[in-house]
Amino acid sequence: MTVDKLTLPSPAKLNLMLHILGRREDGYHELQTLFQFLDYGDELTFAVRDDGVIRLHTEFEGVPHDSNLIVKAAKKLQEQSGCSLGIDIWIDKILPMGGGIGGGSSNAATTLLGLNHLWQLGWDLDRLAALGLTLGADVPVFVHGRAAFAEGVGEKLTPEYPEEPWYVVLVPQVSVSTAEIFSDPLLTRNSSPIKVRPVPKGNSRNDCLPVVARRYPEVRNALNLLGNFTEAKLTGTGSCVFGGFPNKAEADKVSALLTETLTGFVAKGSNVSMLHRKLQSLL
Ligand SMILES: C[C@](O)(CO)[C@H](O)COP(=O)(O)OP(=O)(O)OC[C@H]1O[C@@H](n2ccc(N)nc2=O)[C@H](O)[C@@H]1O
Ligand SMILES: Nc1ncnc2c1ncn2[C@@H]1O[C@H](COP(=O)(O)OP(=O)(O)OP(=O)(O)O)[C@@H](O)[C@H]1O
Repeated sequence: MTVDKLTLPSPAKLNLMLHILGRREDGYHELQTLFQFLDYGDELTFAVRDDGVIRLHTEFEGVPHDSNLIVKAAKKLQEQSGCSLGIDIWIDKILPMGGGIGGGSSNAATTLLGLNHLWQLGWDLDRLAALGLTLGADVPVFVHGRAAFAEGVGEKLTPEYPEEPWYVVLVPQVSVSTAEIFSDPLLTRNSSPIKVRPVPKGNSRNDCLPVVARRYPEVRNALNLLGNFTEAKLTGTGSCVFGGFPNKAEADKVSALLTETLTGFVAKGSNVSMLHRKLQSLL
């Protein structure tokens, strides 16, 4: 049966740890990071068109149509596959932009997987991830959809199986520019590489945290408040801050207290992304 319409989730990610090992000649940083997904995210709806046009119908404040990672992903896949079909796309956007939870990268990955399915291209995940990497360092992990230890700029992935707690995620109302944090002279860039797997306990720090906390009082405040209840961590280059709890009831209780003054949400950690669970159910 051919399908011409599809709605797919686009989950957030967390960086459970993030170490910066050095800077490459092209300016990008060599990292070691542990990615896990959240059962929380945007939802994209795709409808095939036969005239080759690619159109995103939902407007994004501050992001022109052709700069949107959804449109960029669709255009690249169309060009590289030589497909003559087009697509109409709508998104229900709930993930904050510039929050370090990978919304843009996740949207790009959902688009690649959705169009591969609808256009019946038959590309495998490695090929889609390689295309995705040209759109952003975090796209490959969303394409593969498995919690992973990542090296390089985030593209060398080894599956890992961290615990899957319930998280409270706080969303300070500031957008942090990833480029700005990576160019800060005070950033730690010489962490020793971890050579054993799974990542040994005691390595959960995020090397970006001191620089982000110094620049953004809102992030500092969120870390302090959540830190009263559990280990409070920064994801990516922020702004989001998160902490794990053994069950939903405890996470809900802490969230209710903190979201009186801050924005935030509760979501379950997951080692298989909800995008991949949905795609599996379609096969
Ligand atoms: C920090 C992480 O969020 C960890 O998951 C990601 O590595 C960031 O990935 P991203 O948002 O997709 O970032 P990109 O759009 O690829 O890069 C934004 C900018 O951040 C800097 N950048 C990013 C990733 C990296 N490993 N080294 C860098 O120096 C570069 O100046 C780059 O121009
Ligand atoms: N579909 C999209 N969704 C979100 N942002 C987009 C999208 N397309 C382009 N962008 C641009 O990308 C920037 C980064 O967005 P994103 O949501 O990926 O940030 P992030 O959560 O900090 O990501 P990361 O964790 O990968 O650093 C936005 O500020 C916006 O200008």
